[in-house]
Amino acid sequence: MIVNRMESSETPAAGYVDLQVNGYGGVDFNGDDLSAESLHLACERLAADGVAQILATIITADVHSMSRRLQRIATLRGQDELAAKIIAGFHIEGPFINEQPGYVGAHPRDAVRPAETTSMQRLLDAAEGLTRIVTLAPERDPGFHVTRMLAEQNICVSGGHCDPSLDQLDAAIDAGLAMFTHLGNGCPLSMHRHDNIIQRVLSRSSKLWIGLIADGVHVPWPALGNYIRSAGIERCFIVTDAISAAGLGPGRYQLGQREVVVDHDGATWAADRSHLVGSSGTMPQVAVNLQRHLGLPHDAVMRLTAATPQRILAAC
Ligand SMILES: CC(=O)N[C@@H]1[C@@H](O)[C@H](O)[C@@H](COP(=O)(O)O)O[C@@H]1O
Repeated sequence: MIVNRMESSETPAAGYVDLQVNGYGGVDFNGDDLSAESLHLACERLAADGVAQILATIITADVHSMSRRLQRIATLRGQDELAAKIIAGFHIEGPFINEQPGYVGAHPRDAVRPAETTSMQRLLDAAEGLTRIVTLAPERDPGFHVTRMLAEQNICVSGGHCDPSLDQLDAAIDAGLAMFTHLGNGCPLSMHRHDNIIQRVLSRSSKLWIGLIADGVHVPWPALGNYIRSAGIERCFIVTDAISAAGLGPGRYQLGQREVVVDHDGATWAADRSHLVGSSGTMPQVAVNLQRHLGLPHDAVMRLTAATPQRILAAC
């Protein structure tokens, strides 16, 4: 069961750092009509929840729409002191991901495409130098050209929504891959019992930062605990992957063009209930859940939700 209210967890002194936030407090960062007021409101709510910094996350759409959304947030951020403080930059998730069912997850399949540097540069330009993480599928980045291009600019390249072989994963790491996005999600419900993306990534955890969604819905608690233990807590960090529903109750919300249904337990379903779409959780709820369900001590929770993501931000 998810904690939907703030309980006893102490907010870290320097604040939570959330590297994957698609929206918050009723505001959708992937919407086309984002206003200065709504961006400010989302940042106020994040600050009220003890979040010091986020990466605003723009997910797969056609490159033109993604660019417009990045540009809009970059412009509004530049005009708003609080937004400039809270939004440390962007996490661009897609469109260069694996289009196969399961791996594509909640992303619109028709907008997914192989990685190429021209479109990547267009997105980076729209983001006005604020891109800090790009999630892509290594096996959809021919010659790892985009991975190298990003790594050379000190932008963190993260595998996600992908199924590289171990050889491809190793080659991508050599080219600059440094992270993996929401391990355990963005992959099919059924996979080979030994040779699968989760096992491959865990076997390379000494070389990758590993992001995890800790809402109790995306990854069941026993599996989440196993992933953290296997990778080593020092390699892991927690994201909310929050959408506009974050911090609000059950109901119907938007993520870009799509409708998301939020249940009473906080689970965020696509309208047809075929898959999850982001999370309605907040960092304070995550912190309580990690203590309650995984029995993690306060300092371990702070490491996962504040210190490690802060360290990653400082490096990219
Ligand atoms: C904003 C958003 O959509 N975030 C991801 C999504 O990309 C992924 O597809 C989904 C389901 O993953 P799963 O069905 O593989 O568990 O997890 C998260 O909700």
